[in-house]
Amino acid sequence: MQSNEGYQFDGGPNQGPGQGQGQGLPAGSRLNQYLANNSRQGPSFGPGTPINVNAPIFIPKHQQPQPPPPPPPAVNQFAQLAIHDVPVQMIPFNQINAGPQHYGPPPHMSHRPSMQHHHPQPMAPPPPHVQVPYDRYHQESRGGTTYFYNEPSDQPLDAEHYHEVDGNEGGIVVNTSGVFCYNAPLPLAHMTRFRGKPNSTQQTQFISPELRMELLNRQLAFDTKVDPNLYPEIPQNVEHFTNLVPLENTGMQNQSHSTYKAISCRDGNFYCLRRIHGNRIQQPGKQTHLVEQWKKLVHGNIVPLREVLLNCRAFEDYSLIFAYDYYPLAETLMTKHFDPKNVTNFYDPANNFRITSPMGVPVSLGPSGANETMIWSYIIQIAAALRAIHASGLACRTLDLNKIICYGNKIMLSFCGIADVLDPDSTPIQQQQNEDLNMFGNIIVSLATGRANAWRKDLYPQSKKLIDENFSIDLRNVIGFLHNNGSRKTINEIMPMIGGRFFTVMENMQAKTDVLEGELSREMENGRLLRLLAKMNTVLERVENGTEEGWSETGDRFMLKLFRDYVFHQVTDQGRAWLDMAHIVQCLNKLDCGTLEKIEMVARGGDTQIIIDYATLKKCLEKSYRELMGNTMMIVHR
Ligand SMILES: Nc1ncnc2c1ncn2[C@@H]1O[C@H](COP(=O)(O)OP(=O)(O)OP(=O)(O)O)[C@@H](O)[C@H]1O
Repeated sequence: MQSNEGYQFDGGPNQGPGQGQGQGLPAGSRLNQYLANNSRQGPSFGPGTPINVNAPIFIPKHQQPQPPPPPPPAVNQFAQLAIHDVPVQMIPFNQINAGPQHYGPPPHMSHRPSMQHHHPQPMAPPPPHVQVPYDRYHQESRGGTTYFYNEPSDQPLDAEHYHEVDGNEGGIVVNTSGVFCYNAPLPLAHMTRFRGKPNSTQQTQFISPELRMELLNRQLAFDTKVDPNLYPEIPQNVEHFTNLVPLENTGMQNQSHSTYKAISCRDGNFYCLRRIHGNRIQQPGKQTHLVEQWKKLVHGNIVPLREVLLNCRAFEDYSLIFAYDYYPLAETLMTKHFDPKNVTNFYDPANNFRITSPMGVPVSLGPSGANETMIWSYIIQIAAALRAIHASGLACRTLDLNKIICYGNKIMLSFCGIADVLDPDSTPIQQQQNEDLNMFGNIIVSLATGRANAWRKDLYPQSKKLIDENFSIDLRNVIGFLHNNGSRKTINEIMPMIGGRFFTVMENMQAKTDVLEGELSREMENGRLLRLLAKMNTVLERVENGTEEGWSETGDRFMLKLFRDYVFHQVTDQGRAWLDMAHIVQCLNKLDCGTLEKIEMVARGGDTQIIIDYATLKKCLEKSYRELMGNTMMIVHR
């Protein structure tokens, strides 16, 4: 082996008289006593303790006996994947009642992850050997080296410290006969494995299952494509938009409009295209003069308008096409509350393929409508959107249950600006804004009564009676104000009526932001470690690197190889694999940071022991990777 700066060679335990068991340990030290009476199971990271690294030896692929080919992957219909099948015990993400206190700093930001983050819940009888949690280790620093050890204890280990080692996480490949293809680890198996204990605030170090399901389903929604044979009427391209997928039933007789998901070749982003069939624009300047203003309007409760295509011939007519940002699996208020059977999002009868949002659980309203808290949350969000629109000198003009979409916890006004192009300058803006407020009142009446058309003149007295009986005076005042045509009114006037409820909604949103930030930082950490793992595996055990034979077995790579065993291939004194996710995460974190902490690594033959710090190991990795890159073509994916 080549000598390298920063490596210390340790002659091993029992180095001469007075030295105790470990290097430089005073005779009276607790660690020394422990090493002398070592009778515990499990690993030790200090000197003097034989680290029984007994990993299988790597044999280059070309020298290995060829294993039998793997069994063919499970091929299922997409529907069988049951991706929309949220287990009943899962709480929808929007109902997680977790304040920020449950989502503190991610566990592996500190280098001592607490046990609660990596113990899968026991699902089977405990395995014969148990692992001692870090918290039970004593820690002693000697000459800059931190040793962890545990003193034998008579206390039985809690059941929660048993590990269920289930190596078979499973995976699934789904190839439907039509157009949808999905290849990923089976989400439910993954979730079962890492789900925390029920009724506990414990978190795993992975993304929460509910959020994972939601994001996964959204990803699937992004990835859907249609089979051109099944939808011949859908063009392949509409100017720079391609991959059109209908978001509602198409192909009906006398349809005046339709909606599609599409991807833009210009920027690679997804868009929601609203097509107005057979609408030739005769006076472009006059009809589209408000489009630029709509494009500039940025608000969290308004779906942004990005582009308008005039007289588009892709559908073999003169279509008017509005491109909005696309929100996967968004559903309208109408679908969510009044037509829950119709929660299609994506459904392809040819393949029995269906994706729905697990968070967008349909809430069908009872005879007395939605509960008041939900209605106030909607009022606040719609009022916020209208406030921004009216302040820009515009009017929404299409405020109804079909044009408000729910996306996660928030609602957004969709398809804004279309009326201004179809019917420009029909009435003064003040009147249009007043009409917005009227329509806003209608929506509240529909939600409060549980009937989509309850605001109609003939049904209104009955609806009013129901609202008077079931809702607060504040809500009745808001409806009365919005429906009052006698006076000039502005959206700002409902602010005092909303009052303190505003803070409740704001606090809920803040709490959700905190949850998402917690998840994001966790994922960020995972991404960092993934890059590290990618580098390590690129460098390690290479058969060749240019002309340098034996490159992977010498110098820095040798150190990294020992480190790999130290991280991943620990075994107990009985030679059984010792699996501890926290140990792995902790070691990788320290490597990434390049800490000065030292570890002792032992070669597989047991003849070489090396004490090395993480900073040196990090340099080894960086240097080896750079060397490799110097000889390699790199393909960088975004
Ligand atoms: N920005 C968006 N991103 C993703 N999906 C959207 C967006 N805007 C609207 N949608 C979806 O497009 C579909 C519109 O179809 P839907 O038939 O419900 O509305 P509509 O055509 O306005 O109704 P109607 O035909 O009764 O007037 C809905 O499923 C809605 O969730």
